[in-house]
Amino acid sequence: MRGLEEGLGPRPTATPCGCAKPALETGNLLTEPIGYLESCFSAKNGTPRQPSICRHSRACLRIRKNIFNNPEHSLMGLEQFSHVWILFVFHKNGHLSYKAKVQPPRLNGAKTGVFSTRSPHRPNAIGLTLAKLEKVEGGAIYLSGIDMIDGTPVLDIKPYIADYDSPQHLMKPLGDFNLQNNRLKPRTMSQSDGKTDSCDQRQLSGSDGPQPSRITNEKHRHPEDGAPEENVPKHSSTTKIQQTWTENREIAVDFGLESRSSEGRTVAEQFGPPGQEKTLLEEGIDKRPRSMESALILQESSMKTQHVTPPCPAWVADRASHSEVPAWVKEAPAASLQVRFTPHAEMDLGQLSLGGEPGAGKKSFKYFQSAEEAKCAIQAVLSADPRSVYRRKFCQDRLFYFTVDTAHITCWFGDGFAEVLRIKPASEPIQITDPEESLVSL
Ligand SMILES: C[S@@+](CC[C@H](N)C(=O)[O-])C[C@H]1O[C@@H](n2cnc3c(N)ncnc32)[C@H](O)[C@@H]1O
Repeated sequence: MRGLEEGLGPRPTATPCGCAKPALETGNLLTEPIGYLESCFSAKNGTPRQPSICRHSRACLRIRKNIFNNPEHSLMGLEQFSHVWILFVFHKNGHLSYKAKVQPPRLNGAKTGVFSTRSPHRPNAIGLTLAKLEKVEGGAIYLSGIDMIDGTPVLDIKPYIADYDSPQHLMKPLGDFNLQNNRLKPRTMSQSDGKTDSCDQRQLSGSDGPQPSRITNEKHRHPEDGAPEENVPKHSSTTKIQQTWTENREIAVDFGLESRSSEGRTVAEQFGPPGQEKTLLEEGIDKRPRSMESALILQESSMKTQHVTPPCPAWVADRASHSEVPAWVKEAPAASLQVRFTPHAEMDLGQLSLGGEPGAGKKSFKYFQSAEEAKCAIQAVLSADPRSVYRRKFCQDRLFYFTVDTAHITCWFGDGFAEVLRIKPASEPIQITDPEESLVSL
């Protein structure tokens, strides 16, 4: 992507023997968008942070003719799938910048590694969205439940196949695994300070993180939209990834792990070779049959301390998808907001859906099918609190603007709620390109 920004194509890379490796071999891929998304969101401001937030958010993607002479051929059979993965470029990131740690909104200012988030600011500015496939028509697909803005360059479409794309085995923590000596450790105390480790400290970078404490059955949430961190602290705090060495290697193969190696060992082996499981069983630590999972916690810590499992769960099982996520993803402090509309806003919406003033003959919505749908979408966007952490903290008394479909919305945020004040045709107000410009003092 950097090559693209700088206008340099992928270059052959010299190998030790002096010969040039082709671009694909080195991972230098010159991408060409298969199409540019037409989306109901015209700017980043107010665009949902994840596709699941707003099911009425709609988009259309037309496959470009310079990719395939007959774009419709490339979409043949796709209509049989209900959902598709969309790979795209965060083309409105501004200049390409990324940091190792970011501050996702759900962490309210705390930091975590960029690869544990869905931040748009990453080394290769590539986004991944699971969207509902509404229909395929000729060389175009129609989507809903999207989180991409209008004009987004799309790199690829892949069908969503639950059997491949959703983990089938519930990952259960059995105990801590100390990578230094390959042994299970009892869940008691941190050897570094002799105190019981708390789950929040274990989870978050820095000590200013929130205090996740309970497991909820809330709708799945995402570590979304992390802004790059300001300062990179020298010591990274502990991050543990709970993974399981499941019944056999097939799963690792399914996930493409078997063939990748690191320092002579495949990733699958690093997760825990079967021999290791046997050792654990022999030690009587896990009495379960060999076919059941044993757990491995991968530790990342620049401090030479041993970390242990906290008394409260720092990961939570997502029962629907049989996977686990850190607690902060589900229980982060950003609560969902109540959304209300002033009578004036309700009236605006009614008028907009009719195409403006009676007799004005203006076009109403392009993507929404009714005023009710538009209202649902506005509610969904606002209840997830689309403000950045900075705005939430320091610009509470400001109006917030965003555009969805043909509606330009003006609202404000109070304690635990968002109120829609006005809804006007998007063509009327001044077009806001810089999100900061959308902040106006009340
Ligand atoms: C947090 S990202 C998540 C995107 C995707 N679901 C993922 O996980 O990679 C979604 C946010 O990216 C921003 N965004 C969407 N399309 C964009 C684009 N083309 N360029 C830059 N930012 C974009 C919007 O602010 C949106 O709220």
